Amino acid sequence: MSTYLEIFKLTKVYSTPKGPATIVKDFDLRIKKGEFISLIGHSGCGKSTVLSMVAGLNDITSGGIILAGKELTGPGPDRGIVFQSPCLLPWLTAFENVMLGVDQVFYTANKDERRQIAEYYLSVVGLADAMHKKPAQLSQGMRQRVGIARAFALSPRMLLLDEPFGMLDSLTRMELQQVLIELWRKDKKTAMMVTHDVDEALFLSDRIVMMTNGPEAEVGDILEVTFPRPRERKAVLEHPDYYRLREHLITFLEEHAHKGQRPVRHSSLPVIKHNSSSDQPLSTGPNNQKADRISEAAVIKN
Ligand SMILES: Nc1ncnc2c1ncn2[C@@H]1O[C@H](COP(=O)(O)OP(=O)(O)OP(=O)(O)O)[C@@H](O)[C@H]1O
Repeated sequence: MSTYLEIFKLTKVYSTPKGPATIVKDFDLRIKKGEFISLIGHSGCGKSTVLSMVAGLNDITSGGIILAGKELTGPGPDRGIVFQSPCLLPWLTAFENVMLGVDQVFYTANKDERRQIAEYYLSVVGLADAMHKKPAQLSQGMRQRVGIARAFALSPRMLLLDEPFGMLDSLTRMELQQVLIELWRKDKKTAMMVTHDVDEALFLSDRIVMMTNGPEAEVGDILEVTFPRPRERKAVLEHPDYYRLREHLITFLEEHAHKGQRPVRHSSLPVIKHNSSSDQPLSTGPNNQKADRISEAAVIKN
């Protein structure tokens, strides 16, 4: 299949009080139409920086991004974004929040058609009975469902997700991963997701892009995830390749935890087993204590 999104030599230099900081340098990636890609890497390496440049919300210093043959120069409705928090207008209902975008994108459709689009996606994410409630009347997980419905309802070419489940408890997180994977399967959207969660990346992705640590972060490695689709969590966890792939990711992350940082007390590293399907999700971010234990024991930050 041909390339749908091409990121070439993408570089971002931020101005800081200490001078220019090159956070991402020469980041190259090609994504096929309908592919689900996750970006994983240590906190602060530049994952959100890359995603926000693809979203058109962050200026590119050099390099470029081409989506469906067109160079991206700013934000647009061809990219649907799901953030960690969905940023809903509090005085509007879930339905009205989704309709805001639908009215703009499908302005040629009649009102009834537009209403049907919003209702369809809100129902698919499990909010059929709650779509006329305001954000304050919804749980955090329900609000995130609205955010997912809104992104899909706009029928974007590409879906960009920045730690979409990072604020949720693990049960809600798993439920919403399931909602996302089902919607993605139905709509076949090309997707790029930033995550700290190794298990989430393995469950959802076709490929996992591992970023090196910044400054000057780039693509360090890419893991193909070939579990059959449609995916069901239990089958994925029991797949004979699951722990080999998980180990590959963790080894990359552990190796990069040491790079540019001062290793200490290697002899006191905790022994962490990855061979049980009852393991909690392992993440590289602040939401997972196990990952924190790895990085705390392995490195001290300069
Ligand atoms: N506007 C900005 N100005 C200066 N530095 C910035 C700016 N935005 C981000 N940075 C820096 O760029 C680096 C990468 O940030 P970014 O948020 O992209 O990382 P990340 O990998 O997504 O982190 P996390 O996983 O913790 O969300 C960090 O050191 C951050 O402090």
